[in-house]
Amino acid sequence: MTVDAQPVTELPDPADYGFTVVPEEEIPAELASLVERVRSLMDAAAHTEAPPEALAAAADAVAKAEELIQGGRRQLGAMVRYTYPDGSIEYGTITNGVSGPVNPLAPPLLLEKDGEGGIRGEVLLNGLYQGPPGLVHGGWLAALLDQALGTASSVAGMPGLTANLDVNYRDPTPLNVPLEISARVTGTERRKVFVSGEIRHGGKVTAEGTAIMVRLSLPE
Ligand SMILES: CCCCCCCC/C=C\CCCCCCCC(=O)SCCNC(=O)CCNC(=O)[C@H](O)C(C)(C)COP(=O)(O)OP(=O)(O)OC[C@H]1O[C@@H](n2cnc3c(N)ncnc32)[C@H](O)[C@@H]1OP(=O)(O)O
Repeated sequence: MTVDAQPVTELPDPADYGFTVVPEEEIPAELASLVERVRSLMDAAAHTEAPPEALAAAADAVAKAEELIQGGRRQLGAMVRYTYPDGSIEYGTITNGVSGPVNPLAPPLLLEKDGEGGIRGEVLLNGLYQGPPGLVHGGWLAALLDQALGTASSVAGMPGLTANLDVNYRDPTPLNVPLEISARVTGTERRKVFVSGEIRHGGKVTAEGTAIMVRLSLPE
């Protein structure tokens, strides 16, 4: 396999292309805690068997909470800038559906460099991500792999879009247990970046994926 997709030493700064960029460390603690609270609320709402009066009162309280945060809405497409411990920079959309730090739908997922050129992270998926009884929905596993594979390409200096994603489900993935995710670049060819990754539970691979990311070609 050739190595035409040259890594860049510094990622393009989305601010140079008109995107709002929020440094991760500048996300207000109050927003982080609101997002965490909403995650917990979603889990509670999805599983509650409380009586109707309690449900009606809760819906009112939520409507009031929503009113409190109306006014001032972040631009769609706003980005977040992560600074890794080694000082390198990574970008993502701040409301990314799989890993956006301010998106309550996104399970808390922190991907870090694995020291060998790839990335790794841990995630715990609760009943909100259920497919078969007690098991993680396969679509969410594919989404997590997509994100990890895209991030692996990006931390290797080759950010791009997923052109192709292949997922194999090897073993059922349980809810409510820590899952380990890892991914790395395996080769390049022109603008194509080949990546592979796994999701493990207790050391055993439950899902694995490969993808072709096509490097962004940005206007000069
Ligand atoms: C300004 C901002 C700066 C940003 C800085 C960094 C940002 C952070 C970035 C990243 C980190 C986070 C990571 C996110 C993770 C999540 C990722 C997603 O969910 S992505 C959403 C889902 N994917 C799409 O929506 C793509 C839709 N498809 C397309 O837009 C196009 O098809 C695209 C770009 C993939 C390719 O189009 P073409 O016109 O640019 O290029 P062509 O010439 O068609 O293909 C290039 C090569 O790729 C092959 N190719 C294309 N599609 C293929 C396919 N489906 N399967 C196999 N090969 C394919 C072609 O055969 C060609 O290969 P040959 O060089 O000729 O050998």
